[in-house]
Amino acid sequence: MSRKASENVEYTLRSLSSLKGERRRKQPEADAASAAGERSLLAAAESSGSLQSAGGGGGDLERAARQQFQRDETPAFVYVAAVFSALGGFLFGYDTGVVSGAMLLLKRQLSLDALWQELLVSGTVGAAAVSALAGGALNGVCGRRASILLASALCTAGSAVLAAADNKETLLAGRLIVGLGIGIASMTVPVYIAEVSPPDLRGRLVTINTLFITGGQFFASVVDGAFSYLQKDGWRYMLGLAVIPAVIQFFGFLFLPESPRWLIQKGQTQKARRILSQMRGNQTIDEEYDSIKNNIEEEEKEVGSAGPVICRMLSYPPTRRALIVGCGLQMFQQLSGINTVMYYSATILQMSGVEDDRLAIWLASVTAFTNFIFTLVGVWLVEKVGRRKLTFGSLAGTTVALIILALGFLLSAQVSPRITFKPIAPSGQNATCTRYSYCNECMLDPDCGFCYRMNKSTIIDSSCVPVNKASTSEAAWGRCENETRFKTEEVFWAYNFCPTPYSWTALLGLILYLVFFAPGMGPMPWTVNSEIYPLWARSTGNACSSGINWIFNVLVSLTFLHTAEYLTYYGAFFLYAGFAAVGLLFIYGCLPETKGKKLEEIESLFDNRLCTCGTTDSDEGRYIEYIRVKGSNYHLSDNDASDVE
Ligand SMILES: O[C@H]1[C@H](O)[C@@H](O)[C@H](O)[C@@H](O)[C@H]1O
Repeated sequence: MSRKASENVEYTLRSLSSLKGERRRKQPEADAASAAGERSLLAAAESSGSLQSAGGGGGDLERAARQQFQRDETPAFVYVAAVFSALGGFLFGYDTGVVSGAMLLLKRQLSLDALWQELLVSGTVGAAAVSALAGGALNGVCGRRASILLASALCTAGSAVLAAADNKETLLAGRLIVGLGIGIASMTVPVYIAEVSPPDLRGRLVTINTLFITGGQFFASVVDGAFSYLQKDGWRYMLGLAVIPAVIQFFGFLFLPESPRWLIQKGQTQKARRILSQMRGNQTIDEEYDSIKNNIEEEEKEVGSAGPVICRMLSYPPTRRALIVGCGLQMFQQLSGINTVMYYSATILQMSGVEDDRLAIWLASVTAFTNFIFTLVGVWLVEKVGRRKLTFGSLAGTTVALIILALGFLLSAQVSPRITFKPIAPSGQNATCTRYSYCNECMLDPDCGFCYRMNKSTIIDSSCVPVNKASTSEAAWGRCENETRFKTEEVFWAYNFCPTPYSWTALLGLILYLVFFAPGMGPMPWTVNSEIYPLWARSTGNACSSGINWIFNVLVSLTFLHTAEYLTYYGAFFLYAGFAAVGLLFIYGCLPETKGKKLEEIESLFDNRLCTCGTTDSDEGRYIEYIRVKGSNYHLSDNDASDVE
């Protein structure tokens, strides 16, 4: 043992157990701070020297230590690291959000057909799925910092390619590169933040990443609105602006450190100690450091280190259960339809009667703003109510909102205007649209639109005709053929919506959906995944669950319009409500509470059979406080000489 005994003053001040949780209730802050208690009191001994001046009296010693305990602050460094990493979340939100507005301009300028539009939108999400899955190995081998640097470099390069592109092939290349970047970022950033945060702040700091995702989506919607007035090349600015946060993140990360946990795992213990000290400021790191190190050693003994990590994870029950919970959460997040709401909000808003394209785009940023603001509510709630209750409550509300959304569409469909006028298609023109009898059927066919006149508040002379492929704001032929004739001939054109008096219910459902979804189901799958795996399985676990998130994102958003075509809009939303209800059962049965626990303690939550999480936690109401005070924050131990610099 090389730890200098003379420098170490180790006191155990108190060990209290089974205080029946009363004190916890009186002092909610103490709950979160209990994990940091040991570090805090230790720091009292180091920094103020108050232990010596306390005259040796146990009471004074305790008082001094307690005063320090209250003064403990998390250094700004941790926040800086969290914010720079969360720029990866911003890029995720921006790049997935901005494309809808960019596409409106791009499809005209480059005459893109439906297939190319789909490729450009989903290419990024598909590439993100691939790189998120591969990011596990990258994280394990090269570390979190290198992975984040690579992600921001890819986003920078991809956005530059997009801004300079002059044909659709180059655009696709740019979208794929950006996708590779955001996929890596999506799985690495939550892990990095969780690993550098103190336990009592971890949930909040990881949730900031999702706040940045939704912030990126909101910012993208504003940029889309602003540049939509620039018909020529507006899309270059929309897609290229992502260079700025990507470059900031890249340079920021040149100065930010590697995750201390990854360094310990790789045997670079001196460096890890130094970084951990920096991250914890005046708090001691001995206990945290020892616990990480012991944990790694125990894990190696228990699980071994032979074979691919994913096989070891699947054959070891606690990590297998954690993986099911992590992937399940991400799957249900997407199956509850968030990205149909995010990507198609302009369409849904048009369905609720907003006829003007531009107004719909601006209103879509109101939806994105709602998502952003209510994610902030999640940041605030996560350490107060905990992950389990927040996720469950959020999904329960989301299910109700989906039912309201579906009922809104159902009501609108039932009063759907009849088609009273069947014009004859000019020769050589598609006549499918003219066969529909109700506006509702016409609206669900992406090739058709509804053309009508109004007599006071009654719809008259209504027809269903093909849409102009180059601009959905007019018909291919007939009365609604020319936008400028609408006013003089007093005709109205409805593409993607039917004029009905019940459309406000869909709008209400949409807002309610985001109010409930954003604080819990939006951020918690990412937060929980960053904490439930032991260190050896963390990169792989997060890679799998992020991959699942992106795969289901692609599946749900790509199939939305087809699902709506086959099942109608209300059918599609009832379907998502059904998925959300199954998700509720899953969360109730399988999601344990990880709030306030050290990352190293969380593995034990998965020792029991899956689906026993709804039963009461036997530790509830039990309060253990022990305080160890040491004299030094930084040691060179015999075992730790592996990477002395
Ligand atoms: O957590 C995020 C967030 O809720 C976003 O709004 C959504 O677009 C993403 O797919 C999701 O993973």
